[in-house]
Amino acid sequence: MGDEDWEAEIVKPHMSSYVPVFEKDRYSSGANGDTFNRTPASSSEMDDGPTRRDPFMRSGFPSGRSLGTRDAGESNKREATSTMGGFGVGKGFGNRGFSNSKFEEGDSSGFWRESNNDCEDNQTRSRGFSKRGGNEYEQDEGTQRSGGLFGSRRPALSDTGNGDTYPSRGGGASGRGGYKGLNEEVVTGSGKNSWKSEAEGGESGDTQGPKVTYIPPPPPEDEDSIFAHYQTGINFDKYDTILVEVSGHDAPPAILTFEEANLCQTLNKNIAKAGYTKLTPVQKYSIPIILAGRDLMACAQTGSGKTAAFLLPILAHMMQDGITASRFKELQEPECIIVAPTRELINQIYLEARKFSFGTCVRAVVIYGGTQLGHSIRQIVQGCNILCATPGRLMDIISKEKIGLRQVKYLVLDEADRMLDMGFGPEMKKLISCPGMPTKEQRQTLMFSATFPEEIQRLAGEFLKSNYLFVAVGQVGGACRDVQQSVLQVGQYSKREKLVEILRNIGDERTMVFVETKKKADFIATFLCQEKISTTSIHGDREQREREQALGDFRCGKCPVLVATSVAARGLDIENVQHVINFDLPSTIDEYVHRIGRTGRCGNTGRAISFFDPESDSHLAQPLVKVLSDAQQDVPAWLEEIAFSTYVPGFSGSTRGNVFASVDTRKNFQSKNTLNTGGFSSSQAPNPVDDESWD
Ligand SMILES: Nc1ncnc2c1ncn2[C@@H]1O[C@H](COP(=O)(O)OP(=O)(O)OP(=O)(O)O)[C@@H](O)[C@H]1O
Repeated sequence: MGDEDWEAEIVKPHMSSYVPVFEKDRYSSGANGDTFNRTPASSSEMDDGPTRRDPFMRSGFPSGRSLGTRDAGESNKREATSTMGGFGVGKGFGNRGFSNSKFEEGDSSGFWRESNNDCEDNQTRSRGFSKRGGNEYEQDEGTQRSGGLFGSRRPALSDTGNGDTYPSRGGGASGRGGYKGLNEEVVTGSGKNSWKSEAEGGESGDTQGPKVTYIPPPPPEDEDSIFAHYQTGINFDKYDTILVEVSGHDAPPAILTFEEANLCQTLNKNIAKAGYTKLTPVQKYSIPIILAGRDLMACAQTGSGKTAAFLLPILAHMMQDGITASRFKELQEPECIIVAPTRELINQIYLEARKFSFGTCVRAVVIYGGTQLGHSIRQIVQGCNILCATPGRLMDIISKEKIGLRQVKYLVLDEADRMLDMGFGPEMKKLISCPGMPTKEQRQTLMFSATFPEEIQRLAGEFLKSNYLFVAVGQVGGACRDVQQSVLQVGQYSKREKLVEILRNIGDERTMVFVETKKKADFIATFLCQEKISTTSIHGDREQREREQALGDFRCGKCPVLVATSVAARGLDIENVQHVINFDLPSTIDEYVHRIGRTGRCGNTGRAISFFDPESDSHLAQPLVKVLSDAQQDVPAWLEEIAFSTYVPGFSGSTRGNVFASVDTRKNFQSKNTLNTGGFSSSQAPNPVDDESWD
């Protein structure tokens, strides 16, 4: 379960059966601008909380208190988003089986199929659930409004009219549950609420809904800031011992040094200024592959330099091709499009692109939801060679004809498994089917992630040329070994106490605390503030300004604790995050791998502590044991016991077989070209039955 939604917990078969009860009025947010950095005013406010049946809320939630500074206009929106009375229905959940959802150019089956159960109205139609616990991402963008209609393996959650509905954030007049991307605007004037996307005019002067007015501050322009970086850690050199396998035909040999890449002088200077002296394994293999013009699917552990692995060769090509300097034009035609699932991540990628293209005529631009559309357009029209975008905003901009696709030579999907799953898959499919977009034969398509489930690889094949190469660095889908993992058995009712105990021991070291829902993120952050632990939070219900502020406060150490939902699980590269705490475990092991990968980056060490509640997490026991043992971590005896006593359909329980889906799925069908010995053997080919059990 990725999101946010308490009702999802109710239907999750392996979750405890308690049903938290929220009272609608108690959740309407005030606009008083309280921030996490102050202790909530009085205990009487805390008493005004939800009922006692919610273990997390027993001490009360500061009702009516907003958790970040915002103005009155924003509070209206928040008010709408917070009136979550009742539980249970109204959302279209994703069908987790992909076998029938194959992408085919021009084929409208699969992702596009609508399920009667799941899309009875506009609101339910506006979303599709990720099967990988990443619903936060979907919320991050308005991507679901136009697709993502899937049948569900779960009990039907769409509105059944039984009154047990989940009012959407706009307080859907129909009482139906809905789901709204943040750049979909709530239209309330007509008596019938509906979601309004930016593409549909929500931001472009339509007076019906509140406008998104946020303009992110420009990043610092001085060279020192552009090239600011943190040090590689003591284990950076250990990367050399990681086994790498490349599969596919005629792979170019790996390079061992930056010099071998033969990059132009400016790029080399930028690499040096960024503090890079040595290639990471994924860079050694990916750079020559991309330079050779090949399509690539690369899977390498978190924090091991995948961003530079695609940016550097793309920039090198652009420089070689003698790209013409970008200039003002109403319609820009970028040579490269990079997409990523969250706003913060795409912004980070943009900053990397800006760093490496420093001093060249290549202009990178970033656009993402939750910001003023006009601002995005203004950035683009000034010139755009590399467009970094979240999917919803990208499609909006394309529909506004500010971006033409004819010149696209490079299409990069970062966190590609996330970009292709049910949350974003439809949008990506749309993107490659857009008029003008070069076919896969004419463009170079690159996909990167730390996890790559088999069914997603199959979909990815539709985006890539058939002779694409697959690079697997280390135990694919495995956790970074520089993260010391521990799992504690903690029941729901003891989690808060345990969290405070751990955080007090940790002191001021930067810590990310992951929880499962947005509400809980707010609650836990407020609770920690009450405990005088300086905390901020990031999740999909916060305004973009608040999200960026939170991240900024966390980065600079003002708030050493960041409570986050899955929206922060992937890609974020924050210096000095020494601890990750899974207050709630995610629903999938892939998500776990990404979350704990926020620490232990680039050869630095980190710690991850996970609270395992046997009531709700037993489905994760087996894959967790596998991840822990593969990363040579201690596996608690109690966890092993649960793992082997828990029946998970299709999961063999063996730690020898490959439970990671992320080997090249073509392996059984074609010869492989292993550039480094000790890679995966064919006996480790994925077992599709096993894979199913991962969700
Ligand atoms: N060759 C290198 N030398 C030194 N630092 C590097 C090198 N390559 C990357 N880095 C740094 O390592 C950090 C992690 O890189 P990056 O964010 O690209 O990892 P990633 O593999 O994409 O992680 P994730 O899977 O979490 O998205 C960044 O701060 C980046 O600047």
